[in-house]
Amino acid sequence: MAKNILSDLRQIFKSSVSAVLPENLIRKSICYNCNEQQLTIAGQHYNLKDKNVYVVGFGKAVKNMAIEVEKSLGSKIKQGIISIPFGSSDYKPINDSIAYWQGAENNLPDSKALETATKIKELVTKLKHDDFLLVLLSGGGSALLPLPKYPITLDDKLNLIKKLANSGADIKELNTVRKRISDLKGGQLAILAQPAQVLTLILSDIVGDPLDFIASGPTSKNEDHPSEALNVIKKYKLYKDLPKSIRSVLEDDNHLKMFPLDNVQNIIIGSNKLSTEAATKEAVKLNYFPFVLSNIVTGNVTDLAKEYVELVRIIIAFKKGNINADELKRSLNTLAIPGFDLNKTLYSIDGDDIIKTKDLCLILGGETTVEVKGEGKGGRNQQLSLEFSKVIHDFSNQLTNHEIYFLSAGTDGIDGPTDAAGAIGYLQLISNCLESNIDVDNYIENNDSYNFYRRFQNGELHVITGHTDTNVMDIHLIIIKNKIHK
Ligand SMILES: Nc1ncnc2c1ncn2[C@@H]1O[C@H](COP(=O)(O)OP(=O)(O)OP(=O)(O)O)[C@@H](O)[C@H]1O
Ligand SMILES: O=C(O)[C@H](O)CO
Repeated sequence: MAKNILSDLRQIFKSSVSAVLPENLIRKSICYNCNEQQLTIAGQHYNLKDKNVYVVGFGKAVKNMAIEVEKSLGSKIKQGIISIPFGSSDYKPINDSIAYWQGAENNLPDSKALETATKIKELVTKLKHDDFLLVLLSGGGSALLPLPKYPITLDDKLNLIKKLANSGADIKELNTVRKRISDLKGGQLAILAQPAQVLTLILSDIVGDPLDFIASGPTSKNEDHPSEALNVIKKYKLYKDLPKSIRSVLEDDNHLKMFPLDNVQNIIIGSNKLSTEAATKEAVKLNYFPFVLSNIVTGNVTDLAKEYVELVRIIIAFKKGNINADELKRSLNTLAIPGFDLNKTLYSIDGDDIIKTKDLCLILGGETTVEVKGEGKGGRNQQLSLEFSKVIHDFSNQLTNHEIYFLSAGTDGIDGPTDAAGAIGYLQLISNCLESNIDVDNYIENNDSYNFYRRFQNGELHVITGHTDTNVMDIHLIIIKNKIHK
């Protein structure tokens, strides 16, 4: 294994996370003038004179967003409630106006998060005309704001969402259902906060940054058709086993309320794009030529692993002179990677030559899905790195003279219900396993990627960062390095 490439990959990933640290994003986007009591965000001014300011927040990144807001607005904040992941690092509040509550262990809603969601509901429900509600949102917000609609219990809801996720439902499908069975999601928090003015600052962790889906859009108008949630449940064949409580809520179409569009504003302050931009800069520092190929990668990890390997094969065929520039472009166009855009980059620079001569770092961002069929422990990033290694192994003899490494990791530092952010795969991983009699197929089929990476080479390929306190989806890095012959 090339230790220098492993450390380069970790460093590039680290820089992509640092760029989206919430405290930096808040510092960059808000400005409060105490004398005038004027808040400026994204060029808009909010007069807070004669207003009481309340802050609520939920998500993996909101702790440091809230701390920064506290530093900026100080005693102007009358009260705040922030719902943060279990295991978040300790923090001593600047003053006592904001309370931080931990919950949702392993990113699953629990009674602690439910208690906090109840407190948030009570707070926003009492707001009046001269109140100003600042909402801080980030990925993981759905699990940290669980308040199932009566008579649904938390267990009913948890079971359904788990089954949907394990059947391969993507985040938009999950949140389509969450919005309908919750008391605060799907715009209902903003509705309950009326007549107060509502301003929401968002760190996006969904491809394309759709306001009404991030953390299940508690302050965005729910534009879904009323039957959409049931359609998702039927698509994954879960309707038959649906508890009566959920059925009764979903089949009741008496839930639609007017959304106070004029009194609510949602602003995105950070997203995956900032992360891939930072990865680009770091890759350059480390002497790679970077190409950002997409910020909207989605799809099943098994299919994506094949597309990524095909991408590598095409590039290496070109590097070796087996295909010409036209064939390169034509072949790249056949790849099914959402948002994939190498051709555009190639036309704008002297790309052909660069591809031939430089060590490349291909950078992608997004969020994949796994159809979990096994009983093992893992996450989509660890599974993807392992599956990439398996697929690329079959082409080893075509890819000689190059070092190929692949890192996939979640910017939140937590991949599925594990304590790893992700993992690294590489061209010879499977050969090395065969030499050591390790049955990789078994780990892949049992969705046990976490245990594979924990045991293999003493965990050297595991990417473990702990909670990063931010979340802008996942980063995928492919390194193609020309081998130096001694
Ligand atoms: N054993 C496993 N192997 C592979 N993937 C798994 C396994 N167990 C769960 N998953 C996948 O992990 C995903 C959940 O991951 P995670 O907890 O990181 O959620 P998330 O989507 O990042 O949450 P959020 O968007 O709230 O941050 C699900 O898509 C699920 O399919
Ligand atoms: O919390 C959630 O719903 C997901 O992280 C997507 O925003």
